[in-house]
Amino acid sequence: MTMVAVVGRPNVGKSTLFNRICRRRHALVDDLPGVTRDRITAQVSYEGKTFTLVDTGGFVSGDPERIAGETREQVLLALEEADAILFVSDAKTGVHPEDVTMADLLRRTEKPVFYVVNKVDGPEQEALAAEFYALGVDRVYAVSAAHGRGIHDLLEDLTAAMPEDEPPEEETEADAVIRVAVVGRPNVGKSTLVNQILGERRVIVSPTPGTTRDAVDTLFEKDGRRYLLIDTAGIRRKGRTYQKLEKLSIIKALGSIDRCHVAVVLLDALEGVTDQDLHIGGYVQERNRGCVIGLNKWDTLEKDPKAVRRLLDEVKGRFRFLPHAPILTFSALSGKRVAKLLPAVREVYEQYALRVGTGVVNRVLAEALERHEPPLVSGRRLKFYYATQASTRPPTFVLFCNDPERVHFSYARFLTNHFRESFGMDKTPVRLLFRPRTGREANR
Ligand SMILES: Nc1nc2c(ncn2[C@@H]2O[C@H](COP(=O)(O)OP(=O)(O)OP(=O)(O)O)[C@@H](O)[C@H]2O)c(=O)[nH]1
Ligand SMILES: Nc1nc2c(ncn2[C@@H]2O[C@H](COP(=O)(O)OP(=O)(O)OP(=O)(O)O)[C@@H](O)[C@H]2O)c(=O)[nH]1
Repeated sequence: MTMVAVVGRPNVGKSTLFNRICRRRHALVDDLPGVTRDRITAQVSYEGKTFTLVDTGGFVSGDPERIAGETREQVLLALEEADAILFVSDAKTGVHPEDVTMADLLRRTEKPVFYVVNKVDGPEQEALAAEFYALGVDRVYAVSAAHGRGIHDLLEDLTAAMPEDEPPEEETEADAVIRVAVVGRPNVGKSTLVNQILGERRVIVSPTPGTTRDAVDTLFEKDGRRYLLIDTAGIRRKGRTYQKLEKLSIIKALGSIDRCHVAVVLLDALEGVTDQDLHIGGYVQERNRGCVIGLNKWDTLEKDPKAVRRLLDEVKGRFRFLPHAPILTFSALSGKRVAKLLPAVREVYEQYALRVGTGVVNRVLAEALERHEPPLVSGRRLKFYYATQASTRPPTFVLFCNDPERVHFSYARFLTNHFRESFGMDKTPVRLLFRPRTGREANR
């Protein structure tokens, strides 16, 4: 998935622009329940192109002493991780010395950079935007994030060079390998866990071809199953300064999540659930990846049953948008119960990659319809004709019906739950797509 980062000085309107661009998407995708309003990433679809937009608004602390350094870190990270960059400036303040510094940094990249001058709310401000050509750039996009001015042109050019959305990947022999990513905030224990998992095991470390970043994945075998631990170099590499900017660390997680089958979202038992953890979990959900929630540093809590209960309730409650994710507790440091992790990952993967024959799918659909008749919608009975599993990873079912637009959320949820239960898919995300009946299906 193409990743586009929005960067710029504080207060130029990055978050406003992010929200403006995402708004187009709301007709397509539901917002995630349980995730805080201030999202950091969003999937955006624009004329057949889908990309992930990353907001870096609010990343920089606002402490005048540190603004310059932190903004620089933000830009460097975006350059490292993103595929394209929206560099936002503020027409009202004019060209700021820091804009010049950042433009110098951005000029060194091969990646596409779009220079956006925000707060051009009307034609009177166009002249203000023109000043930004002084940065030595070919094209300046004058926009008003608050009012929507100029956004269309920007998106047009941004998506022009992007590849068309790919059809779902084919399953190949290589799929015998389970791709696992360990993700989480700084300091939750990712490195400790990865080292614990790999231990003395003989590992084959190979740079991954075709990735722009210096991704190193580790391939190993356990109980006759092969696993690929994604981005282990990133996990093991320590002391990067941007890790001090906790919010930025989420960007590191996105690429790994994109490349995995099952994401282990690691939490720190001592600190409980933070918004950052939810952002990471939200992205795993949005990308339809398998998920295991790992409550690490369990040793710090173990002797306090009340705290244990409270924490487990909190995790279940706040991660309720990932109801299928098993929750494991362990101590990466001592290794206690870490041995349960890979079997859990494997079980999630097996469900994630499960395929069900069309006969069975239709029998289960008929059963569901019988148990709970589809509701009348505006006097018309919703009718389902036929269903089939279109793909795996995650299991995706297509249901042909007379009026897909009118399948109510609660009925879709009932069907999803029924499918989950009937097919033994309680630990994987499952997708149901509703389609109008076409000639071919009608003949069956
Ligand atoms: N007039 C005008 N104001 C805008 C526009 N876009 C954003 N603003 C205002 O600019 C201020 C900063 O907007 P944000 O979106 O929070 O800026 P940001 O770059 O994310 O800021 P940080 O969180 O500090 O990084 C807010 O008061 C917005 O209402 C615009 O198009 N026109
Ligand atoms: N008590 C306790 N401490 C742990 C456990 N796992 C990790 N730690 C400690 O937590 C700190 C952070 O662990 P790391 O493995 O470096 O965390 P990380 O997530 O890789 O951190 P970043 O590299 O900053 O992203 C270290 O001091 C670890 O010793 C655990 O199970 N129990």
